[in-house]
Amino acid sequence: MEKLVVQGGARLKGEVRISGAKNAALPILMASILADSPVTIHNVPRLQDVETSLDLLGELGIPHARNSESSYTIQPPAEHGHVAPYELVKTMRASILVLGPLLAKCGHAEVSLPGGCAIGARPVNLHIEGMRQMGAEIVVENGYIKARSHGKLRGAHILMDTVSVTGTENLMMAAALAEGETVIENAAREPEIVDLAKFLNAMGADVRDAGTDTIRIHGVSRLHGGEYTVMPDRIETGTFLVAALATQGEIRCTHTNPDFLDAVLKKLTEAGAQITRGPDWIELKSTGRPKAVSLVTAPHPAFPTDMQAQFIALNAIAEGTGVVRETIFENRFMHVPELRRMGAHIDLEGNTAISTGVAKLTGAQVMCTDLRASASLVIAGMVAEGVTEVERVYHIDRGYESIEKKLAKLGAQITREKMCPTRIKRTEA
Ligand SMILES: CC(=O)N[C@H]1[C@@H](OP(=O)(O)OP(=O)(O)OC[C@H]2O[C@@H](n3ccc(=O)[nH]c3=O)[C@H](O)[C@@H]2O)O[C@H](CO)[C@@H](O)[C@@H]1O
Ligand SMILES: C=C(OP(=O)(O)O)C(=O)O
Repeated sequence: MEKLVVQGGARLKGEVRISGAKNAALPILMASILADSPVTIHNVPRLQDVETSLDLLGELGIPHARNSESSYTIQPPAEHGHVAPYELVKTMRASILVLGPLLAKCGHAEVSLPGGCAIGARPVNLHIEGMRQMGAEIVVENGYIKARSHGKLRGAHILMDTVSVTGTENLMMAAALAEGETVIENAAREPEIVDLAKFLNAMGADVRDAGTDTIRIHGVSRLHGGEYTVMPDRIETGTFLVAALATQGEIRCTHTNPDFLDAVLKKLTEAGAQITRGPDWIELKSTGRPKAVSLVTAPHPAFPTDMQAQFIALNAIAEGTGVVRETIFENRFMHVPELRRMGAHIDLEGNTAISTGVAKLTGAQVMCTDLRASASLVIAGMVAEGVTEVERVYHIDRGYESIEKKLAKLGAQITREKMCPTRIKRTEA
């Protein structure tokens, strides 16, 4: 077990290179299963979730090789396994993304149900219902989704009850090799959906209107291999920008895309940041103590739930009161009790967090509960007086590439340390 040890007080300054997007790389790695010749994917971030995805491909009997720091070649054979076991799925919810490709390619798939997690129940009923509409027979038994199609999947008109990112992605991948046209209505519009569509099209698929709420997919008979570069991580970008504003610093994020971050940049500006942007970079300059902001999370293009925790950390030390309403996940405020331990004044009322900024936080031992909660604790640690020890950092390693190295390069005082096994003192009765 490792922890991040943060000495507060440093202002972030300098340039940081943004990695490829986790939430685009994962579906793209899974979609490579559909190809009938090798696929090379560039700008893949070095993350635990990517390792888990590669392990899952390996478990399925799909060979892959690392070409360089961020480039991989996947070589999908004509025949391979179709079971995604609990041991791998339980460590990464995005494993559910193998369901669509396996079913479309092999005609059957068994994928462990991912189950609930810290931020909410996160059911996958929409994935299952959509595939049933495409002709799949699906049963859920012994904790597994067991899906089978008799012949090819059939195109269908699918209206999704709720906007679901991985649900839309799974159905897009299943539809890519189906017979006829699939229309997904009330589809997610996240940039990662567009990136997956571009990748599928680069392999010969016919996916249209990704990025709108109605996606049309004309099934094709085969997908070939090719090369693709994953889009930049908009959530990593946003996290660094919030960290810079919270520490009253000045940074430039490179290799990113400001167009993906409109809602976040708007809130940063409202919080007092001076933002300048170019085609693939964003600069943020602080103008003093940040001002608290109010926001509501909602599907893209509205404010992303994956940036909510970082803004709660910002509001904790900002001037004034900020009201944050979380509408996507029912339990995504696990960072709040930890931030309170550092002196933050945050009231929780149902799905709303009301923060009144304090002049200073104080360092404490805190515990990560999920990926973005971890990022918020690191940000809080950087502005707190004294030392903060952030435990259970395996959560942060799922989604941030070398976070402590990138922050240290910007001037943060942060190190990764091994945790000592807890010593239990025995007292004689
Ligand atoms: C790997 C990946 O891309 N993860 C992202 C993806 O997660 P993920 O795709 O799991 O999140 P969804 O968009 O599916 O979830 C949105 C809401 O829909 C509900 N729902 C979803 C599917 C379903 O079958 N039934 C159902 O009720 C969920 O419980 C949640 O309340 O989108 C989330 C919302 O932007 C992000 O926070 C995650 O970072
Ligand atoms: C919730 C997230 O990821 P996942 O869907 O992989 O759990 C996230 O990236 O913030």
